[in-house]
Amino acid sequence: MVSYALGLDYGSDSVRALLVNTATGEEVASSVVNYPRWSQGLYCESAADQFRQHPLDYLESLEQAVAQLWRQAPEGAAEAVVGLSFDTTGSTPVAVDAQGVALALRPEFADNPNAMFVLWKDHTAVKEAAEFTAAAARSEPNYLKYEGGIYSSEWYWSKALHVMRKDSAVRDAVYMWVEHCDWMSAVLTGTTHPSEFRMGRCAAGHKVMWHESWGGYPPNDFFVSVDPMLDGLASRLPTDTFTSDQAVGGLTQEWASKLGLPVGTPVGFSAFDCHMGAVAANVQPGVLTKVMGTSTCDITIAGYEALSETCVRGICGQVDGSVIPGMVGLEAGQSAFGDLYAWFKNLINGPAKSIIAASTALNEAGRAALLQELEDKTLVELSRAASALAPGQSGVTALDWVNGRRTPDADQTVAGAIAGLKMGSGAPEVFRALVEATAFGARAIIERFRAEGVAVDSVVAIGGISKKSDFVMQTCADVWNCPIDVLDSEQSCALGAAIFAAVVGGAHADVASAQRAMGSKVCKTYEPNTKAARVYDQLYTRYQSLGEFVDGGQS
Ligand SMILES: Nc1ncnc2c1ncn2[C@@H]1O[C@H](COP(=O)(O)OP(=O)(O)O)[C@@H](O)[C@H]1O
Ligand SMILES: O=C(CO)[C@H](O)[C@H](O)COP(=O)(O)O
Repeated sequence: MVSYALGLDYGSDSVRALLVNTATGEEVASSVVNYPRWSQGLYCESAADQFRQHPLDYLESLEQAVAQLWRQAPEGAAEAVVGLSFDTTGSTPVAVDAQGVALALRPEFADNPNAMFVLWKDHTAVKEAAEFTAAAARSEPNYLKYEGGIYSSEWYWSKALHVMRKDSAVRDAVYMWVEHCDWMSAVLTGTTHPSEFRMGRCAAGHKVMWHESWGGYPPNDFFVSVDPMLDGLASRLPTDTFTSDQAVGGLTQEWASKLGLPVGTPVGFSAFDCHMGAVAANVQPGVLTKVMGTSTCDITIAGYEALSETCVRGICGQVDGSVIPGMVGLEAGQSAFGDLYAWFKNLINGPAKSIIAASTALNEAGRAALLQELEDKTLVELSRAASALAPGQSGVTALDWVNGRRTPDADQTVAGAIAGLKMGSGAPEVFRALVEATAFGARAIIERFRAEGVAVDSVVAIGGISKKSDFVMQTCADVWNCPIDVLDSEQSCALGAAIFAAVVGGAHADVASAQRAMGSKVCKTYEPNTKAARVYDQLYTRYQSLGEFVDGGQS
């Protein structure tokens, strides 16, 4: 009898639902719903790096996405769903009260951004991150040794402390902080109450300083040494964590009826988007899986023996079972990838958009159509023009750090830069330099892995940009001097979640057999151009020099 697994992927802007045949991997239905409050820009202040998401955005869009799914799915599909699993962005934590209720769901906090999820790209907690890094460096053991040695403002404890320092009402009401991925599984299984709440391995290990060797989280003294405000918080978190091949529990009556699924449908422990995406991409030792979109998230895995005692410096951590149970998952990434292109698009289009919006030369429909064309076609046109230039022709060099640097060596205070501008440097020349900068930033990650003894022999790309831009992908192949396979699935992270859901629901005995049946195939390969690769070896040293100039030699 046919059975299905449901993968639910929470991205930065929207939730995607994907229904997958557990035997064949066929993606039988999918839907995407944007977060309504987030789409209106509510609760965010981009100039202050503040990005918050309301829990209702997640819950309402989930109901809508699943309802849309059933409109496309085969008759009776809902009854044939064996399990469901989530992946989400991260670190995206929220404050919950002693009853396990996310604070923004209480009327008195309904409009308070500090009571909402602090999205991964919120960089308000730079100061706090530095305090955790300093405290860990003073500790024995260094509690960041499995998280790259540097704590990031994108991560759980920095965000928790920052919000508690800023907002006494939240500080007084918070009982513990919960990652978005863990919250989703808990809500659907009715286990949000702290006495029942359980956490997945992925978020805990990569962002919350969980490690088996120190019995869970660092001791209370460590947190109090950073700020007495943290007293007792870590000890409220459950000590054990669970890999995503295990079930948190079954769907509650309430959520079964909201989602149109049978009561008790198994719900898996959740993980971050890129980790589940890597599973859909059949990640293996020596293969780096890159989710290339607004940002990048880079994932590989290693066996315990191969990694041995190595603690890879400056990455987002190495965690036993964060990707595949029984292997160590390693994570790195760039805080801005496509976002750098979007920044440039907005920069060059800004004045023209204001002029068009106020122009009387066109009627309202004409103005709207032209504005939409600018939005849709600018990156395509820039790519066309930039691809006609030869590597190194323009003399322009750029850095990709407009949103800070996630890895190697997290530092959200560093900034982007463009050097070598001349009167003849037009938009295509600058755009090409920006695309090269994102490829160079990615190369720095690959080189860090290799320098630390983690093999990167080939790259598999997933995410929007891997499908949207031949120009970006070819530039990356040339800069990295290695082939890049692009995965067929349009929804790799959701597919990864569905693979876990199939295991949790018993359709497959383990992740490896689910991957064999359901994993996505390669649809395209970009081969490096050796001549361009040689030029890029030289240009990469210019990128490094510019980086040293900007961040004082730490890169
Ligand atoms: N033609 C293009 N060339 C290069 N980048 C593009 C193009 N079109 C869109 N992008 C970039 O793709 C990014 C969105 O990627 P996507 O994977 O769809 O989203 P997300 O990362 O939110 O999942 C944006 O940052 C945008 O700048
Ligand atoms: O840091 C992460 C995982 O550790 C984020 O989840 C990820 O970068 C989200 O990015 P995007 O919106 O580009 O999918």
